[in-house]
Amino acid sequence: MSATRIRVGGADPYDVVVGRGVFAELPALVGERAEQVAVVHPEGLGELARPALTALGAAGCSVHPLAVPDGEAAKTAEVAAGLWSRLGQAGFTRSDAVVGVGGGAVTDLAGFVAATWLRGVRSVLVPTTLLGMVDAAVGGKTGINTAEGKNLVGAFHPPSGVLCDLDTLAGLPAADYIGGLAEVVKAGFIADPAILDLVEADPEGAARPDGRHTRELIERAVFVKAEVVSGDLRESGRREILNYGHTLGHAVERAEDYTFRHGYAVAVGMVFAAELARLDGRVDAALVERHRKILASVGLPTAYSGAPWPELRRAMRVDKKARGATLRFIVLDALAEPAVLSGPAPELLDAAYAAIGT
Ligand SMILES: NC(=O)c1ccc[n+]([C@@H]2O[C@H](COP(=O)([O-])OP(=O)(O)OC[C@H]3O[C@@H](n4cnc5c(N)ncnc54)[C@H](O)[C@@H]3O)[C@@H](O)[C@H]2O)c1
Ligand SMILES: O=C(O)C(=O)C[C@@H](O)[C@H](O)[C@H](O)COP(=O)(O)O
Ligand SMILES: [Zn+2]
Repeated sequence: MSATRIRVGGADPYDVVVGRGVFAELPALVGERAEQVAVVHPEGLGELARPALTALGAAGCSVHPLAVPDGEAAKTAEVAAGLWSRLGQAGFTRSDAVVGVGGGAVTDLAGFVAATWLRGVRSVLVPTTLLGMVDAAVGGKTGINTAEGKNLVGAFHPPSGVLCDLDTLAGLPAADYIGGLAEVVKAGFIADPAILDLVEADPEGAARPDGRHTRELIERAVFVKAEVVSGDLRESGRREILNYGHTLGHAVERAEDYTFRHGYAVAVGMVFAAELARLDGRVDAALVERHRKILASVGLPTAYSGAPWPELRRAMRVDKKARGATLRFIVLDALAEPAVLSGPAPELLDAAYAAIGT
């Protein structure tokens, strides 16, 4: 089957290319101007970067493989500073480019370094996790974490292209694949219920990269993200819906010192948000149960009782959707009808948290 190209609009439009064996498309996404290309990848997973290095080398680029720590350990100021030094030593100019190959953590970092080097050079992202393909690499949010919370330093810097080669998913650990499904399911609840139908029809297949509906699930989720960010790159309105499940989710990640996978935290956060919507009289219990059933059917958590609730409440204050002391949550008014719940009463938050306790 040939590659699918999903257009992301806005001031600087670009394509998300989805297919199998599509690495030959990489040099065109990077562009002819780039003489030097930094290929940022997780250390210990150099094999993941090999097809990118080969394709760029064959196109005549001078390629610099740059290994960074794996996972969330990549998203630090120290790692970003190390990459700035490497680009400086190699004499990277504004016509050069950064390619990020790896999971969402590495593409967030690579995008951030591209956004900040010389105030912005081209980046092309090559996500190799499900989560990276359907979410992290698309939309131009780049960033790193600080001690105070998740993604607190960053920039909106859309890539010049995104290459999703579905063959790379074969070696992804099952738990990481399943983490990515949380963002796929999120896209289903906020915008495209056909995603939920596909998961419900074959949850076992949905949890595997070789499932019957894998490609359709990925393309549908990318399409949701592309459509949303095309009209609101800087999250001044509609883009906030992509944060469904993330207010509590990010607090859980931070409280667990980033040892809790992002997708798993978002799954818990979506059940919390669904309970909030029910307690606020917006949705019925059946829709909340649909969240639990779908998430559990693919192996995602639907309950949480790790960190103390006061600590999570404190951590939620740094959420980027907050306005002053007012917390704002993305909730549903109905299936695929997201809305903002602003400043919910403390008792409502307590009750929603009690409802997701184990
Ligand atoms: N920028 C955005 O819009 C956005 C959206 C969603 C999530 N995110 C961020 O993405 C991150 C989570 O991304 P993730 O779930 O991809 O986790 P991750 O980047 O930590 O990767 C998960 C693990 O899979 C490994 N891996 C990656 N590809 C592999 C492959 N093909 N085969 C074998 N192993 C492979 C990684 O090295 C890592 O150990 C979080 O930091 C989250 O905040 C960003
Ligand atoms: O692209 C967006 O916008 C999202 O909110 C997508 C989220 O899945 C993603 O985790 C994002 O990084 C969260 O951003 P943040 O602004 O809440 O840090
Ligand atoms: Zn997310």
